[in-house]
Amino acid sequence: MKIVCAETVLLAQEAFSLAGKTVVIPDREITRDDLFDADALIVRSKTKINADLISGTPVKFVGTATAGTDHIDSDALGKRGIYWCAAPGCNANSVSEYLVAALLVLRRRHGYDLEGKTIGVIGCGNVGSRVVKKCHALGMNVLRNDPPLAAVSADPDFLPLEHVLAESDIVTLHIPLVKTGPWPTERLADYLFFEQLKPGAIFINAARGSVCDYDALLAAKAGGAVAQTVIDVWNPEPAFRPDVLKLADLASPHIAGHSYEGKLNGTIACYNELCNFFELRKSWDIAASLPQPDVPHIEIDCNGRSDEEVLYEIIGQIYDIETDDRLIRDASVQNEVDRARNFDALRKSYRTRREFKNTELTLNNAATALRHKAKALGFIVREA
Ligand SMILES: NC(=O)c1ccc[n+]([C@@H]2O[C@H](COP(=O)([O-])OP(=O)(O)OC[C@H]3O[C@@H](n4cnc5c(N)ncnc54)[C@H](O)[C@@H]3O)[C@@H](O)[C@H]2O)c1
Ligand SMILES: O=C(O)[C@H](O)[C@H](O)COP(=O)(O)O
Repeated sequence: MKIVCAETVLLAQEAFSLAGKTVVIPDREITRDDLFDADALIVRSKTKINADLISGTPVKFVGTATAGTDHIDSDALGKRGIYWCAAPGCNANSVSEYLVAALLVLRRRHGYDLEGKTIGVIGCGNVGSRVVKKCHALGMNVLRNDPPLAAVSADPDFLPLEHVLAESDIVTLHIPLVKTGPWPTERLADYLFFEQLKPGAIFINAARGSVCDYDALLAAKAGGAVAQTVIDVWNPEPAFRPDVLKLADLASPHIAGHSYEGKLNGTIACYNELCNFFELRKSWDIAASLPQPDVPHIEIDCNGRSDEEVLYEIIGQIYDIETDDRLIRDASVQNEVDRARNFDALRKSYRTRREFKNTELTLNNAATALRHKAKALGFIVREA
């Protein structure tokens, strides 16, 4: 069996060479010619899977090691009887940790408390539901909007979008890019969306660039309707817009889901599906692929400090989101081709970022509430 893998699939050789001959190719350079004798194709989001790429090839299985699937033309695969799978939820915890890190940095820069603020979560699936939990843990009021989920659940707490926008101090998007059907999300954040926002709100997009009309966001920022923004996803990518970068308080090159675990979970999901599909024995020793965390333990004196200040300091040591912000600003050169190349290069060379669960905390002089918060955010907390 031959498996073609995109270069950014984490541990592609370690996993897939156990199943067959594995050829690794840069994500944007995979062509139909590369697939002339391939049985399976494993990608992430940069490889567009469409009729041009797969027609006339013997590919029977396509896996994407990502949560988002908008780069896959499922009709084109379906018509050719090609099985495909994604990795739902693989990086949901990573994105929720990105969001917590971003909120704690904004809070510090602008001098407010997160506790008591209202956050509107648009899209409450794998990512959004984790964001809801972490924001509750931080003492925030959480308003949820998810019409597709509301339609099938008995939960009365899902609210209409306009209600959430009018009441929230912070609005964060965790929706897929959907172009058709009853609940399309393309340009969901348009001029009307920003008009409906509570004036001076904070806007966060770590979903997909195309769910936001960035011209509308620029206008909302200029008019004061939006006070602060966090932007991880761009339209277009990889040639991100420097004017949008300038307006962002925190920016990053589409890496919210790029914790080590987030990427590894994506590979694991594809590996398992591939083995099931081709009826192969699973022999990958995944535990052996996990590196030791850089920061296994943090001891901190909490005496006389607010919970949010302590959490800011802890999280800054594990995931310094301001480094991502600095790197994308350095990458924002005038020439569009170079800017796009820089964006891809930042993502490809992304540092190993481990999730909070790998760090044990010793919280000296901490109140019980802070211990609970730290646990709910995912840390291991050493007993007092
Ligand atoms: N920035 C990153 O690195 C990163 C990482 C992971 C996922 N993502 C993006 O975030 C999206 C969400 O990820 P997920 O894992 O939570 O997906 P998911 O499918 O688990 O959840 C998406 C939720 O959005 C809801 N939804 C759909 N249309 C909606 C609408 N019009 N209004 C409100 N809610 C709507 C769905 O009902 C679902 O509950 C992905 O599709 C992907 O595009 C980005
Ligand atoms: O949809 C997803 O899972 C994320 O957006 C993911 O982080 C995309 O990452 P990429 O495949 O571009 O590395």
